[in-house]
Order: sequence, then structure tokens, then C-alpha cells
Amino acid sequence: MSSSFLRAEKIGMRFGGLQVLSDIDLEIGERSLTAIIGPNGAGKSTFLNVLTGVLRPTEGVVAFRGQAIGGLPLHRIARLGIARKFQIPSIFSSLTVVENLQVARWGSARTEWPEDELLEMIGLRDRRSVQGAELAHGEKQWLEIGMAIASSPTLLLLDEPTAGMTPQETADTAALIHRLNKKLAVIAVEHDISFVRALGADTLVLHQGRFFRQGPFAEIEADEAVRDVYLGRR
Ligand SMILES: Nc1ncnc2c1ncn2[C@@H]1O[C@H](COP(=O)(O)OP(=O)(O)OP(=O)(O)O)[C@@H](O)[C@H]1O
Repeated sequence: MSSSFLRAEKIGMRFGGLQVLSDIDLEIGERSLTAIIGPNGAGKSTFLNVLTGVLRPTEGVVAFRGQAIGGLPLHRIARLGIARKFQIPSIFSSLTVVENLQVARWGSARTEWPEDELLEMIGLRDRRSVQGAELAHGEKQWLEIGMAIASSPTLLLLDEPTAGMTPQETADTAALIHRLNKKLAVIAVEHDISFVRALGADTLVLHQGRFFRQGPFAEIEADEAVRDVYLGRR
């Protein structure tokens, strides 16, 4: 396996008798932007868990800068420069925005972004002294992204980053990810097609646990076969 940035080769994942992923290949570069879409149950979250090393695939290998990461302890994966934001925010509601970011930095041995730069990137510079509990839903998600990247990773994985957001928050999140993407690679699993359109990312379509299509979102959106998949016609 070559030492490209992130490479997944012939990934298969089985839970008991259920084959959830089959024969998926993906290779992404530094500072790339990738969206993973597909109908419910297509295996998107499972694939994201395999890409972060949280799940060791039953077949195939995931390597980050040439090192196999499947099943490594989370702190080792984080130290390699991979960060993950989950769907449910886990910010500290009694701490301010800035204090939350400081907590996220504790123990980090990596070079860090200046605090102001981090606040600017997540769009919360003017909200730095506001307590977590007072933030709007979207702002909590952005703070969580800030906490995930506080130790300056080179790859960030997001599972449905716009879940529950208003259309404005969703648009702001796309802009936020574009800002982040100047510094690091981002992979996002997402349901909201308006968000994926705004991202304009290289897009991977999964269908029934298999690779279905990959390409620029504009091409994917115009693809009749992809529409059929979403409408359950395939
Ligand atoms: N730990 C597990 N054990 C058993 N089955 C699982 C496990 N995790 C996921 N699955 C099954 O794998 C399939 C794919 O689930 P996954 O959550 O990856 O799909 P998804 O594309 O992210 O779906 P959604 O869009 O609904 O979130 C589903 O049938 C799910 O029930």
C-alpha cells in the first residue's frame, strides 16, 4: 500500500451475518474535501467509522500516511492528526466558548492554531465569552467542530454536521467548512443535499454498502442513476 494521505482499499464490513460494506476503495489527498452521500442504511456512518479507525474492517485496509489505522486506540489515531466530530454535541454548557476550546487543547502535544484564528474559523469570535448553554444549536455544532480541530489535525471527519440546523446555519456551516478546508482535509457524511451542493465537494455515493458513483457534486446531481437510487428505483 502506497503512503498516500488517506487510502481505503477493498473495504468490507460484516456485523454477524449482515454484510454492510463491500469492496469499497477510496483515496483522498491532503486538504481535499469529500462528501459521502447515499440513501438511508447505505453504510455511510459505518464507512466513516472505518475511515477513522474506530471500526476495524472485516476485509481490506485503511491507511493514513501509509500506516494502517484499523482498531488503533482513539488517542493514537488522534495523535496521527485525525479528528472526528460526532452528531451529538458534547460541549461543556457551563463553560464559555473560549474555555471549551481551551479544555479541548489540554494534553495536546501538537502545534496549535492561535486562539483568535480558531475562533474566526468557526465563526464564533464575537461569541467567545458566551456560555455553552446560551449558544444556538448551530453555534454548538460549530464549537464542537472547533474542539475537534483545537489540536490542529490534518484530517477532520464529520457525521451529518448540519443535522437539525436552520437553512441559514446550514449555509454558514458550508462556508465554515470551506474556511477549514484551506488548512486541512475534510470528509463529511451528509443527508442534506442543499448542503452538499453548497460544499461543491468531490462526492462519493454509497448504495447498499457498495461504491456507486464518485465525482464532482454537479455531475453526481445530474446523474439519472443516482436519482434512481435515492428514489428507491434501483
Ligand atoms: N454495530 C452494528 N451492528 C449491526 N448492524 C449495524 C451496526 N452498525 C450499523 N449496522 C447496520 O448497517 C447498515 C448500515 O448502517 P449505517 O448507519 O452505516 O448506514 P447509513 O448510510 O449511515 O444510514 P443513515 O443514513 O440512516 O444514517 C444498517 O442496516 C445498520 O442497521
